[in-house]
Amino acid sequence: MRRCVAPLSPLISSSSSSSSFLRQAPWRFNIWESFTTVIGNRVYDLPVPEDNTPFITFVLGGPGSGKGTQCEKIVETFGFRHLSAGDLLRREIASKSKDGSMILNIIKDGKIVPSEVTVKLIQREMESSDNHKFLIDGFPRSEENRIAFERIIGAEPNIVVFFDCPVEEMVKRVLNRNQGRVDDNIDTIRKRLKVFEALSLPVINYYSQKGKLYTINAVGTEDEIFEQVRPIFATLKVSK
Ligand SMILES: Nc1ncnc2c1ncn2[C@@H]1O[C@H](COP(=O)(O)OP(=O)(O)OP(=O)(O)O)[C@@H](O)[C@H]1O
Ligand SMILES: Nc1ccn([C@H]2C[C@H](O)[C@@H](COP(=O)(O)O)O2)c(=O)n1
Ligand SMILES: [Mg+2]
Repeated sequence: MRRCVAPLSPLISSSSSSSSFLRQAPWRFNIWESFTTVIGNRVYDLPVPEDNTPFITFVLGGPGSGKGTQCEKIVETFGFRHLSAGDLLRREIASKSKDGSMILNIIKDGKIVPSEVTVKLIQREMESSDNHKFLIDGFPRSEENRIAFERIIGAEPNIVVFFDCPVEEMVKRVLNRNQGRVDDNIDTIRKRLKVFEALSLPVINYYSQKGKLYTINAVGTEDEIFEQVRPIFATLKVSK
């Protein structure tokens, strides 16, 4: 049976409706030895890595869905290394590297930076980390990102966590964020939402069909949302 993520278009073009747009079924992991646990009323098979190979979690969701906020909590509670693709790109801009002005223009325009640039930044962080448990936040944003990661890093994520948030809530959060980001304005947000629908939802569908996706209802307080996230990581047997 195919599991698909419904498009956002009615939500992007009008400001009136909200949605929870992922339908899903229990997951299966084929690569790792697995054990069974229950989250909510569903039975999940969770991966159990047998050695210190990297444990990669992709953290996905629309702009302002709360990825960064929840990643901080996962880091505090479960000791992962948090790599935000957006933060790595903003660091390149701030350091005035050769790609800095190209990255700035793309981010201002709500588009996606060439995959090779972003993957190389992630690769550098992964290779210099002594922590092998990674939360890769805001990546992959497109099929091109995903394929470039597989090609350059030579790995796939063990699990993918998707923060499913209504458009109105995402817009409200971004406009209230107050961190001086060049993309936190209504024009850029509209563009980012279109990019999310056109390029990122297919990636989320891809991982849903591969049985790697955990969908979190991203509406509620930060603590309420973390109570949905916690059991995913609490049941993983990953060495520190
Ligand atoms: N559950 C929540 N309820 C209300 N506000 C929240 C919640 N979670 C996060 N926020 C706030 O919403 C804003 C966006 O959150 P955050 O930066 O974590 O989102 P994000 O998914 O990382 O967004 P982006 O993709 O733009 O980086 C922040 O100001 C954050 O404090
Ligand atoms: N894989 C990625 C991640 C981010 N970007 C660019 C475009 C985004 O709008 C911007 C901010 O990212 P965020 O902090 O919201 O995760 O960074 C990209 O091009 N590719
Ligand atoms: Mg973020």
